Amino acid sequence: MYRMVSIAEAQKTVLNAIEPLPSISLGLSDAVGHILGEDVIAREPLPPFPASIKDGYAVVSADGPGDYDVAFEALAGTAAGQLKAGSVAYITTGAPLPDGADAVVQVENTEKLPAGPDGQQRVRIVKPAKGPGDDVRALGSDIAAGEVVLAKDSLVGAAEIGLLATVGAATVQVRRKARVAVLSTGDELVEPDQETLGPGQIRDANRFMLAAAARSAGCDVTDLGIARDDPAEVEAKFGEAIAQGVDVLLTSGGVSVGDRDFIKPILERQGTVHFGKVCMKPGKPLTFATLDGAAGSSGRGLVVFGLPGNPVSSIVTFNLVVLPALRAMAGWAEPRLRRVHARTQSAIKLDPERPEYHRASLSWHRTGESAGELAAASTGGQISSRLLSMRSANALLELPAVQGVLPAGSLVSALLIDDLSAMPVPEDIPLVVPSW
Ligand SMILES: Nc1nc2c(c(=O)[nH]1)N[C@H]1C(S)=C(S)[C@@H](COP(=O)(O)OP(=O)(O)OC[C@H]3O[C@@H](n4cnc5c(N)ncnc54)[C@H](O)[C@@H]3O)O[C@H]1N2
Ligand code: MOO
Repeated sequence: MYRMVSIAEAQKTVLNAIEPLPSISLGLSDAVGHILGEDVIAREPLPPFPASIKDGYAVVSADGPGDYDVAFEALAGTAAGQLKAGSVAYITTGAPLPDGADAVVQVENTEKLPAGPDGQQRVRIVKPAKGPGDDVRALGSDIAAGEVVLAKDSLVGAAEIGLLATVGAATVQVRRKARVAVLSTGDELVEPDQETLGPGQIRDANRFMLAAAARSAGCDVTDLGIARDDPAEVEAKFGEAIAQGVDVLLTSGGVSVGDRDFIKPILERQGTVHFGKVCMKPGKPLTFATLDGAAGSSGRGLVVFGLPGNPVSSIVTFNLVVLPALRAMAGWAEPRLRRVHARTQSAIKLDPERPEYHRASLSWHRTGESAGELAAASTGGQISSRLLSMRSANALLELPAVQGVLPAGSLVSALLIDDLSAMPVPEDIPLVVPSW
């Protein structure tokens, strides 16, 4: 009954159907992982005063080498004093340069002299300042007043939090992230803490996996538990999701063509099913619907992804379709997975009918003196029930629907599903010391 759409069409349909969520005001510590809803502008210059780069002596650079009285101490966190030519001031890193001084001589370039009879501290400037500005951070040299330190639509990470704090943006406008509910469906499912499995039972993996994946994308997750293969129970769970005002509902299981697969018919009754079959392996029965009448707290209706029950199918479709949707809702300008190229380490049998997303572990591989390239190690058997094929996978190889075997050593495109900073280290990559 459903037309089989391509993965590209499925992704486009989803991204066309959703809108970025509105901006909210968050305390700066909570903004990490969010997209900024406004430009953040520095009100003052940084440093807000000419500041010493070194521990040493503030000097009038024209005075040059020689023995000097230490007139006073200029410490970080105090107001700038007034220095007269012919004397110096002891200064600490970050302290305001005294008025009248124009440079700093680091302590290593000086010699402490015995104090005078009146207790006056004295110092010998052995190696003088090269000129005005030496070892001084000029006012506004790190950040100018009025400078845009963070642009609207940029992603906030730890360094950006530091910048927000620096410019005194204690609260900031950011895009809200989707609130997600997860629901597993199936009579066979029991909770993970069930020690002994009864006849026909398996433990629910998808709900926990999908909740973790949504949380990793920074979403708040509501756990709707397990619904039996009973339309009334499934509908009641949908009602719960709507009542809780979530933006996105992720179901798993019950989207295939069996007469106990209730998800699609319920979605048809309650809203619009945009597609119910995608030409991809795994994940063919992936279903996408919007329930327009079901206004959540955002008043935007509910977006529903009916993910296939096979665990690998559910997590692969999450990565390929749901994650870009969550990112787009969170305001990402380019929400799709990042593509790289990698060379296969072993021969891979292709599926003649559906493009396959072969789970692989990418690592860096060098050949001889060359710069090297990403190598893709298959995670083994790819049947969509075998969740071990996702273990330690950091990429999905995009394999074409062709009859035959792809030989080892083929260059393929791969979509990143994990952070390459944690990729395996199969060989020691030496430090490169550039020479020219
Ligand atoms: N006649 C056909 N049958 C099937 C087709 C088809 O085209 N024609 N497609 C197959 C494909 S491809 C997939 S993928 C599955 C998807 O089926 P459902 O989404 O309806 O999922 P279920 O039948 O409920 O379950 C499939 C499989 O996964 C296990 N499962 C389900 N939920 C969980 C969970 N939360 N945690 C762990 N494991 C789960 C379930 O026990 C089944 O083994 O349909 C094929 N059939
Ligand atoms: O879509 Mo299914 O995931 O091929 O087993």
